[in-house]
Amino acid sequence: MEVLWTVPLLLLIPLLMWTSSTFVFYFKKCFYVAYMMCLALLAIPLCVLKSGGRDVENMRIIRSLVRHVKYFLGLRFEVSGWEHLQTEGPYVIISNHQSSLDVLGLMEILPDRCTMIAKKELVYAGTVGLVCWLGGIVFINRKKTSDAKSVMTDAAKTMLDEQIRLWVFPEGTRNQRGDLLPFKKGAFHLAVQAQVPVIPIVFSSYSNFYLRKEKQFNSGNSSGLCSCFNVFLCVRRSSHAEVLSLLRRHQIEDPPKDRHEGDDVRRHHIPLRQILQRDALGLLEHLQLRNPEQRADAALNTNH
Ligand SMILES: CCCCC/C=C\C/C=C\CCCCCCCC(=O)SCCNC(=O)CCNC(=O)[C@H](O)C(C)(C)COP(=O)(O)OP(=O)(O)OC[C@H]1O[C@@H](n2cnc3c(N)ncnc32)[C@H](O)[C@@H]1OP(=O)(O)O
Ligand SMILES: CCCCCCCC/C=C\CCCCCCCC(=O)OC[C@@H](O)COP(=O)(O)O
Repeated sequence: MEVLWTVPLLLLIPLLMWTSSTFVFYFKKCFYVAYMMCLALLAIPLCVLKSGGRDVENMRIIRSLVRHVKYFLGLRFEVSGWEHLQTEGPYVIISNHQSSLDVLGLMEILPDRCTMIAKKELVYAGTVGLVCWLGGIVFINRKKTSDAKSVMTDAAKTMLDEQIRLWVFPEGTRNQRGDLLPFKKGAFHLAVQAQVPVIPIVFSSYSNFYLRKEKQFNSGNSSGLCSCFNVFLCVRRSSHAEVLSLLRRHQIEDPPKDRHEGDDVRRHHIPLRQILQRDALGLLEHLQLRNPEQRADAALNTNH
């Protein structure tokens, strides 16, 4: 008897998927969250067995478990500039932040010994939160700048002591308007404090397949066949040269005797942030180009 009820219910799902884009949106979002939660459940014992607890090396396990999730959501990533991530030693990665789907692109290119800065609320996200903690994610309280600053200052020391790379979303929140919010300052303080390069990564806009407000998460074309949506990830040359030249200029302009501790940090994050914000915005616009050749040219031209 119960089986008789299950059959129409099971038929209802494909019917709704076929006819209602809002249903598709919620179905895919729920699937994504539930599946990530399950993957996290699998990852927890693996991380504990591998490292005995919280360790950036656990990100290798997390990365390998997450990489196939894109296939279920009909997403593919096209990456340009991989080579810029081959920079030795620690660095700060900055990237735009559109949605929790960014995690899929992030895991696609995540270099070894790289973890993230995230809002502290994420640690309470069940199994996903625990996995984030096991992966060494640095949690900050965005509502208390003084706390966030001291956590990030500690992170700068840890980066150097333990040769760790940190991925920061400098917009500080998700933004799907197709532009960039003004960058927060922490990532640039971090780079100058630790004296490490900043590597900018730009995700192309998701607006052709994912619109949160309009409840659109496309999954097929008009013929009903599954179509895939490409996200372009452009990794830019590191800004090490900028960090160094800013520091050198400062040393020339201000003889060491006039300098106070912390001056480098206070003054130099400002132009660095402005340069990178302008650069990333230009690249975001270029990535919207339809023709792959044009896009490659644009990436090369801005990769000076
Ligand atoms: C196997 C299955 C697995 C399943 C799970 C799958 C994956 C899990 C694994 C990984 C997933 C990871 C995903 C992570 C995504 C997380 C995304 C986020 O959470 S985004 C939100 C959090 N991020 C941020 O907020 C970005 C960082 N924020 C900052 O850097 C900010 O600057 C700040 C430190 C929070 C302060 O912000 P505020 O709003 O106060 O603004 P300002 O930037 O203007 O700063 C104010 C003031 O402070 C000075 N300042 C800032 N930082 C520093 C510093 N480090 N040192 C010294 N001073 C600092 C700044 O200069 C300003 O002062 P002034 O104006 O005088 O210059
Ligand atoms: C309690 C908050 C956490 C909610 C997360 C729910 C669980 C999600 C489950 C599966 C998704 C796996 C990837 C999780 C990483 C998502 C991180 C994220 O995107 O957080 C949002 C944060 O960048 C900015 O927050 P706001 O835009 O300021 O809001």
